[in-house]
Amino acid sequence: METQRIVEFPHQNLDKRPRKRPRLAWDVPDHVPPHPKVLPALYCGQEFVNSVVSVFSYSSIYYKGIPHNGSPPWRPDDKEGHYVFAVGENITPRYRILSKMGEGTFGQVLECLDNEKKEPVAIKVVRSINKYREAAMIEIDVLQKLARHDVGGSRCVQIRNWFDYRNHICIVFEKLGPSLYDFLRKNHYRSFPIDLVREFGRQLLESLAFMHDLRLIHTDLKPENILLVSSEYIKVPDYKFLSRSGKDGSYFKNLPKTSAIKLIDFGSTAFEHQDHSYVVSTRHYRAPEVILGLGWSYPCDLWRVGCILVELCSGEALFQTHENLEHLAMMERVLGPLPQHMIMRADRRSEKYFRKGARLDWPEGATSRESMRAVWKLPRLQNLVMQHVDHSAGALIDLLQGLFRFDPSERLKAREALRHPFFTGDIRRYGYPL
Ligand SMILES: Nc1ncnc2c1ncn2[C@@H]1O[C@H](COP(=O)(O)OP(=O)(O)OP(=O)(O)O)[C@@H](O)[C@H]1O
Repeated sequence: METQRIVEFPHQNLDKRPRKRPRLAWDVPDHVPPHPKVLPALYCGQEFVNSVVSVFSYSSIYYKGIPHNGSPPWRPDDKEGHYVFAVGENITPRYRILSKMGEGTFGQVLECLDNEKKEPVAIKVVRSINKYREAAMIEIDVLQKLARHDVGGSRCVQIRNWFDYRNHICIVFEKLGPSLYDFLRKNHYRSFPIDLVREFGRQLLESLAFMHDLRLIHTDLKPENILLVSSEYIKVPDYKFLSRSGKDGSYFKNLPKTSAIKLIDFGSTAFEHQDHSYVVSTRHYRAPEVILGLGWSYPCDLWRVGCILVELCSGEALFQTHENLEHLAMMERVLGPLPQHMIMRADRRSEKYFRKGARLDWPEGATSRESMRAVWKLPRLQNLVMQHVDHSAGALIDLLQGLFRFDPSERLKAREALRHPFFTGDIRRYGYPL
């Protein structure tokens, strides 16, 4: 594998994932259009620019230049409660804003320079809306617990500090690199090599085992929430693509220079003792017990690991759907029929997905031919893996079958998965390579 050049993965102006959805546990009604990107030396926040009051009140401040040591004068948040800022301003005298790195349901993540420690940090500036402020306090609680136990600091993003600034909870993190999703997108949704997938999977499961030992359930694992520690990447020829005609630049793909990853986004993390009846997590990765209202616990994180591994190997999210019945039909198509005992226990809201309480109402209940096609075109798990993976396919299929057990009590636990031959290299019983 030739190394062409080493470059820094750009953080700025990353376009939003088209299929990134708000988290249903916290948020549905008020998550509206994407926010404007940072304009160099301009305000971030259309509201501010559009507001007559704002333009008159603040324009003079900026013509006089931005204060370097103090914070800028107070100005209103945008209509969704996001903090309005300009690159180069300070958030408290300690942190200077360098760029915007990302945005989520909870707020914006800004790259800042810590003037005290002289190091770059990532600050999550949470929306000034009560439910997000409250969720942020829970996230801080979780982050502090993780930091106390993660001695090497290698599994989860490290919290450095937090404070309340102009009604925005600000959480200061170590600065990490791009997400695995950023990489997939940059590579036009081409897969990662299987050995890298194995390495990511191992670290992911180690981080999960660590969280589960602390009685914490992440609930929102997805490629966007798995960040590479380093931004460096290499460009390599994509031999699979060389044989086909590709667009400019598609003969090469980017691979991270180093494989270390960490988990982020503990805003939906649940403690074991909490009520687990509500709907959690981003749709594509949601486990069947969550959809069926059967209650959920640690195994819902393992289902998500299965979805993530498939996505990393194939380049595309496995269950691309927006609707429960279609989602269940896709699961049956890829994995086989749902067990009767789970169907029988489905809650009142999910009864309508089944005919006489015995089998999925599919294809009869499909809302469109397009939806039926989306389900039909999905291959069985074995075929899907074999289409994308040239060696270790059998071991990976076996691992995925353990992670995709419909019944959460039968699903592999994080530590069990780590002992699987896909990770230990003992693949004799699968007779590989295929
Ligand atoms: N420590 C970090 N270093 C670098 N980038 C980061 C860091 N933390 C977050 N980001 C970037 O900011 C984005 C949003 O962060 P995060 O997922 O924590 O926000 P959120 O509002 O909770 O998102 P969601 O809508 O998924 O719940 C991430 O996808 C990532 O691109």
